[in-house]
Amino acid sequence: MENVLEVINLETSFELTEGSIKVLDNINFTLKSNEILGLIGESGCGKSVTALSILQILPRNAKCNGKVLFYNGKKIINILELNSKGEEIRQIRGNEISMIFQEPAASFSPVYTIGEHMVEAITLHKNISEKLAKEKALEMLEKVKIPDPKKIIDAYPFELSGGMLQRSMIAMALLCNPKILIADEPTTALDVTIQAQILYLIKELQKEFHSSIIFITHDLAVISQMADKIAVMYLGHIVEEADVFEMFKNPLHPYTKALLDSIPKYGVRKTRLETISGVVPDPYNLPKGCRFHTRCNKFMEGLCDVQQPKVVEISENHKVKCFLYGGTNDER
Ligand SMILES: Nc1ncnc2c1ncn2[C@@H]1O[C@H](COP(=O)(O)OP(=O)(O)OP(=O)(O)O)[C@@H](O)[C@H]1O
Repeated sequence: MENVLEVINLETSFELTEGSIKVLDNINFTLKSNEILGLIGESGCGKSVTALSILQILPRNAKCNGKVLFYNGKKIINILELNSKGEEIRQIRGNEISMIFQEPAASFSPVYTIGEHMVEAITLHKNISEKLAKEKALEMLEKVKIPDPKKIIDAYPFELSGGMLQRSMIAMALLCNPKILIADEPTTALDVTIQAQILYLIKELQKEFHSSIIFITHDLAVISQMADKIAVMYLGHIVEEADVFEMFKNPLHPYTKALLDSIPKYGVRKTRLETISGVVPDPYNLPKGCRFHTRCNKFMEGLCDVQQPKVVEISENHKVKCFLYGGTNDER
């Protein structure tokens, strides 16, 4: 499988009156065609900022370094080098790379109908008539299994339930048949039954449209059903990356193990689920050495609190950033 996206040494910081905070540090991963990459980690670890950095839709006080390479046929484009308001990035956003958000209501303006939003999304990128765009929009609403799409196309966002609005947003994101879809917690705001339907729909559509997906969630159960490959984030670092089966069968990083121990397992009766001790440190005051050492049950004094571990390649499909597996002598 060929690469569609390659993130190399991505660093994102925010300039604040108190100073600069680096919320992403040395982020590296690749996304291959037809692949679903799951980005997981607790709240605040940098999942959303990673997505926003890829599309360059960060607030003004943000600064990115590194490379985000988008493989567009024979052309390789470093998105970070494009003018964030220029024509080239606008042709990528919504057309080649689309995003769906946790709160669909925030993506729709209350004064336009679902159809008007969709027609605009198509005609912005494709040179087709409004009539044809409306036909495409209707077709897409059918594909996301919206009941009575002919009625919904003329409805206003506030007339739709959360699940229907999320389906409409997925339809809008897929209108231009993007190479990459970034889904940031797309089902968190929905109840469990609707959540399951939406996840199933995303997977079905991915097979039909051959899109690659970056799927962001803090929910391990969701990611186990969705992803081919998982990257675990902790405080702005990727601490472990592996194929989904490998990650669940053989988690290596103490943080990943702790995350997995905190979810119920089929057939295993436990009166209490494990929790991860301590709290996530303040990004303004990051711990020295490995960022997880303050909560780690395998903490090695004089090493983990002094040096940053390097990423160790355990096998072709498994990498971990932890001293338990080597990773010393990093000069940073
Ligand atoms: N505009 C901003 N200005 C300053 N700091 C920010 C800004 N946006 C995000 N951050 C900080 O960046 C860090 C990463 O945030 P991010 O939203 O990516 O986390 P997340 O893993 O997606 O969490 P969640 O699951 O809660 O959405 C956090 O410490 C957050 O406070």
